[in-house]
Amino acid sequence: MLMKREQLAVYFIAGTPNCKRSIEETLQAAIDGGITMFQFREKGKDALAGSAKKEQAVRLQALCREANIPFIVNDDIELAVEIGADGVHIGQEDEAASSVRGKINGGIVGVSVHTMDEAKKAIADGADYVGTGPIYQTGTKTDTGPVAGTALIKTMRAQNLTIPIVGIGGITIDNAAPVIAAGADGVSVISTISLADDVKQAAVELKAAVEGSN
Ligand SMILES: Cc1ncsc1CCOP(=O)(O)O
Ligand SMILES: C=C1C=NC(C)=NC1=N
Ligand SMILES: [Mg+2]
Repeated sequence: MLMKREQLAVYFIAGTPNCKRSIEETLQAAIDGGITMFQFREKGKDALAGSAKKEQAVRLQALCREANIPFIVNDDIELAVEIGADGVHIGQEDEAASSVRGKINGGIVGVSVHTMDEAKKAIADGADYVGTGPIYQTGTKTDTGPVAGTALIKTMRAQNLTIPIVGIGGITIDNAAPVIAAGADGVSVISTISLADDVKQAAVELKAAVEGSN
């Protein structure tokens, strides 16, 4: 699936452990609120595995297909290929983007980067976008590097690297604008949407914050 940078604008990420209600209800409400891309990131305590994880992925993929937004699988390249996901997101510890590209015939490849070197390697490997952070303090992922702020985003743009960038980590409706102002094409969130009392409204407001700052 060819990716346009605008699709990164409001990039919701979730797995079953991140959701207060059913992940299907949460994703559908987020879609109704205008998210532009979804990543299934099934990690942590009580995360699904095996056939349960695959069946969950297929149900969420159907909701994204209905809404015509990309369905991305985190880490699990085999699952992504098996179900024909629209792409994968990989970290530095996962397989290199160059070899992943060959496996997902035309799918989107996103890579987590924390340094300019990692960013340049991801670009050389043909990544479609990079995710960088944690921009702010986050409690959702416990093994992140130190809070990075928007420095790397700014440096990448200062060096005229034009690859689509999404910021991630502790992003809320109130602090999303600086991430876009720094040069990111969008924001990626878990808890601001997944833990909201009104999931749809949270997505609506996050989208407004991102679009208002463009
Ligand atoms: C997956 C990931 N990578 C860096 S921070 C993070 C967690 C983001 O979760 P939240 O949006 O709730 O801070
Ligand atoms: C760690 C990550 C960084 N960025 C994105 C978009 N997804 C991730 N899972
Ligand atoms: Mg990973």
